[in-house]
Amino acid sequence: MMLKAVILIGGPQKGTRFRPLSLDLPKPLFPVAGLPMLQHHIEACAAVPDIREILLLGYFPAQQLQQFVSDMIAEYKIRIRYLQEYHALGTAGGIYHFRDQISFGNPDAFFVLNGDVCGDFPLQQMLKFHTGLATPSLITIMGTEATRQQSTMYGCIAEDKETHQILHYVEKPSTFVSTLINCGVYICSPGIFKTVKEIFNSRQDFQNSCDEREASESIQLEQDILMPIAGTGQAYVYTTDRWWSQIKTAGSAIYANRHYLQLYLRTHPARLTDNAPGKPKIIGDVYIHPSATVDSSAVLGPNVSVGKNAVIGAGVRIRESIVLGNSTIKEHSCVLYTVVGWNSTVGAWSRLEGTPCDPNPNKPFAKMDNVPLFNSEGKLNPSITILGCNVTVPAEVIVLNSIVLPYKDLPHSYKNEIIL
Ligand SMILES: Nc1nc2c(ncn2[C@@H]2O[C@H](COP(=O)(O)OP(=O)(O)O[C@H]3O[C@H](CO)[C@@H](O)[C@H](O)[C@@H]3O)[C@@H](O)[C@H]2O)c(=O)[nH]1
Repeated sequence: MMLKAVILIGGPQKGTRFRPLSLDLPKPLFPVAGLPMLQHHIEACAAVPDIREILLLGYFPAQQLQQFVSDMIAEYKIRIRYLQEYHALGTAGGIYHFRDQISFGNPDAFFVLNGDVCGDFPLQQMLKFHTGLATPSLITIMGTEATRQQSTMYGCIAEDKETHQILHYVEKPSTFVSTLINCGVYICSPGIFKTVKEIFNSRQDFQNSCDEREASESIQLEQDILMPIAGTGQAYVYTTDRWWSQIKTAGSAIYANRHYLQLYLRTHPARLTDNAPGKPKIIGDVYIHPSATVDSSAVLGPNVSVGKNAVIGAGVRIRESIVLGNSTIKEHSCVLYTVVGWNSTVGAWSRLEGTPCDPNPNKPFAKMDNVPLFNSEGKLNPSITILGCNVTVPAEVIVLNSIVLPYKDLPHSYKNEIIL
């Protein structure tokens, strides 16, 4: 069998809720558990033996992904290419536009993964399900359970419980449809190109202006393909109960970081730091880049990632946080539920603290809420604390639930503020 994978990575206008972390590099390259987010997708795809090529589809300028793509080819020894859309073509428009590249070599099927989801993807099991169906599936969706209330923020699927055929699909319905939601991971049979082509052609009749042309070329996999295909016997759902989440807000990076670190226990234990004499104290799952310097009296964990060339001083305490490359945390500072941006410095005896945005542990199948930055009264909602890149925090201050934009020297303590 020959398979390919397509990863939808969007473009610069996407990922705005991820600011200020997406100001310096494309959101899909933001490091989670020590690796660019997208590398986790590539790693999952590269582990499926029949996947021969991975195509990244997006509208970021090509040079922003060049280095990453060559690093990934070197690491996973698999063909990987970035195909740039000249403007946002929608979640299926790129698949149509680059159909020749995707179909080249006649793959039997291809995976499609949203670049902004994370999880312990059961790709091989899903493939087995897809290929083992009695009647062929044009598209198989990975689905998972959500709470009744949160389900409407996702694509909702009504299935035939026996055959797993999709009877009905509604994208982000205004009222409740089903607690089975779309994970943004699909397996498509090559026949899907014909369906997308029909949509594309039907749109071409209506264009007058350039804007209309752009709009007519944009095709959404969810509304334009899944909704009409549901109920025709050509779409199926494969349900998983493994860890899965979106990564929309900066706060979700901390949550994803924790889960990917946990996954390393099973998949890549060598990536996790062990306790050893004369080394910093490690609690739970912690990733430290080999080039980082951590003082032996520091205490890290659980759920901490420390990037390239970071320097962590004596007596520092870090928990549930991501410390990015080239940053310095000076002696006896404390960092909790925080992302420290590249090249930032935190002075001695300071405290950075944020509020976690974890799913409600008392509700089965609850997902993380993608809380907006401001509430209805215009006040900042509690969030993780984020330092953009090149921020300097002086000694002996507290930064609580605040978001600091890049290149800022903080003069004093802050609480619940966006510091511009
Ligand atoms: N290449 C490309 N990628 C795109 C484009 N538009 C969006 N994407 C990428 O496609 C993915 C889906 O993005 P959205 O369009 O923002 O959809 P969503 O709100 O995340 O909802 C989708 O995903 C949910 C699961 O996370 C689903 O539940 C839902 O049904 C839907 O498929 C993201 O990874 C995004 O970067 C585009 O024009 N071009």
